Amino acid sequence: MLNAFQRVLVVCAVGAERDAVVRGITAGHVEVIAAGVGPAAAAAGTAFALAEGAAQGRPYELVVSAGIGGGFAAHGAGVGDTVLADRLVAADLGATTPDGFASVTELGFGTAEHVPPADLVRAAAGATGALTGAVLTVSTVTGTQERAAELTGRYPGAVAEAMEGFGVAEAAAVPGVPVLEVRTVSNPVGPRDRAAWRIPAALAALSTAFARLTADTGQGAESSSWT
Ligand SMILES: O=C(O)c1cccc(C(=O)CC[C@H]2O[C@@H](n3cnc4c(=O)[nH]cnc43)[C@H](O)[C@@H]2O)c1
Repeated sequence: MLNAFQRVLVVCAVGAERDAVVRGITAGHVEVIAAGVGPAAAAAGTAFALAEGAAQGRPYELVVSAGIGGGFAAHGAGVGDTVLADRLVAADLGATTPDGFASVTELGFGTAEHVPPADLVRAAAGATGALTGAVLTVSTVTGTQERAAELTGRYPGAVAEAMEGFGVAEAAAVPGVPVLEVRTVSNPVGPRDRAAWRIPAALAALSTAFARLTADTGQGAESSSWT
């Protein structure tokens, strides 16, 4: 389904994720960068790449935040699974109050989430077999059961957490470029157990997801209904 766009930017955090995406893609119009870990690095790298594309007179038409992530097992996202965001949510952008967490939206300072076009999410989920739901962007990886329970309590539809999606979406929103987020699950969200992260399996799943997203379905950019 990515073949429906003339030029696509995929933003990963680290080189291992970028290489896994590159191994999967079969189309020349999809470019992949590793912008660094966390929402600030992701936003800066995305903004720079989008500006470069526009300056070249070949603007990107779609941005995809991609990489490994933690899965909310209670919501069906197990290790090795692929998830696709129907909402990209900044889960720790706000304030703690005596009544609990208040997001920037509730505080009246902009937005704490971006919603990708529903038809794109459906098409990407159809191509990959991904589970869809909210993907949370956090600046601190969840490492306790209490924090995991707080997040699932606050975001009942959350399937995964990672550290970049919202930053990528913030940058893409400035020129109005649509965004997707694809994550493959390397670990469950919960008590910290770094030794249990299944990074090679998640990276292999990431390659598979991008092979499916860039497979030739006969729907080229000319016949796109999204562009
Ligand atoms: O050590 C390696 O070989 C390696 C290869 C690829 C990626 C990594 C990372 O550590 C990337 C950090 C990246 O992972 C995302 N992530 C993964 N699990 C979680 C999680 O449970 N909570 C939040 N973020 C997670 C995150 O987006 C980081 O950018 C290492």
